[in-house]
Amino acid sequence: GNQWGYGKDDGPSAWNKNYPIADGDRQSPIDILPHQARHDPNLGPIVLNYDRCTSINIANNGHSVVVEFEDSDDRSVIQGGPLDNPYRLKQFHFHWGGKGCHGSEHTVEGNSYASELHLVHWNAVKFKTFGDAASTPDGLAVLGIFLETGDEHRWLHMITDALYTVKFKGSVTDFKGFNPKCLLPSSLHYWTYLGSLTTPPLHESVIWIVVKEPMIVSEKQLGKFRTLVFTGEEEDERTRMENNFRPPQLLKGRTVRSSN
Ligand SMILES: CCN[C@H]1CN(CCOCC)S(=O)(=O)c2sc(S(N)(=O)=O)cc21
Ligand SMILES: [Zn+2]
Repeated sequence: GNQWGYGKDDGPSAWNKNYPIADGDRQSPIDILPHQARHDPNLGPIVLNYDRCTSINIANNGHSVVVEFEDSDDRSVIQGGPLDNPYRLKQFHFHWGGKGCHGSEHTVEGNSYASELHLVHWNAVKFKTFGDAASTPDGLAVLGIFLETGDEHRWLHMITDALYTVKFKGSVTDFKGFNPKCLLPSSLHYWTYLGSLTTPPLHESVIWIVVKEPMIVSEKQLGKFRTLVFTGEEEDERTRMENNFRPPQLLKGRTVRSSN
């Protein structure tokens, strides 16, 4: 397919060549201004039912590290908040910066976090396939969690200890029995707005739910993500996987709502 990346020539500023929707009216990520977000008392809490979730594998897709889930039934869903239906967990992945730099996609009052976790869910009530949901407005709900550096995260080692097995683009290894609920911060207060995928094909299909409280991870844990490479094992250059984030896009009149 169309080659895109995060480099000088194939990065976010060049994506609109092959994906003109990059200049669309509901693109993501955005800079969130908490004081301009509309507090909406009708926005209930986000409810995660991940107790019977089934992770399958962990993979390097040449853009990020992704953990995929079994999504043939409603065993792991997110609901409530701005969502009219339960949305099924499909995968989660991360975006991060270079050493000492910031790498989140959403920013808050212009401030970036070190990294951002995306838990991708799709509306299996309204759509037959994930692909259909991913290319239709509000077919996806992505839960975004900021990562901030500080103390070691007690459970993140389960991911970082597996990263050496997926160093190269195209590598996939078994990754069973991981429940991402262990990654979530204590409070799930959030901002929500209508946006898009933050990578090509940039479909404007996402209901974004960005959690206010970051998860705390150590610099050492974050450094392990930077041992991945964008390139395949057979390629001679080794391009360190880092700075795989899209910068904030124009709000274009959208409203950001805030749970309490
Ligand atoms: C590298 C491609 N990333 C894509 C892959 N998918 C979309 C296309 O799938 C069609 C079958 S996705 O829906 O899993 C998805 S969610 C996000 S993000 N960063 O906005 O949470 C990016 C992507
Ligand atoms: Zn993402």
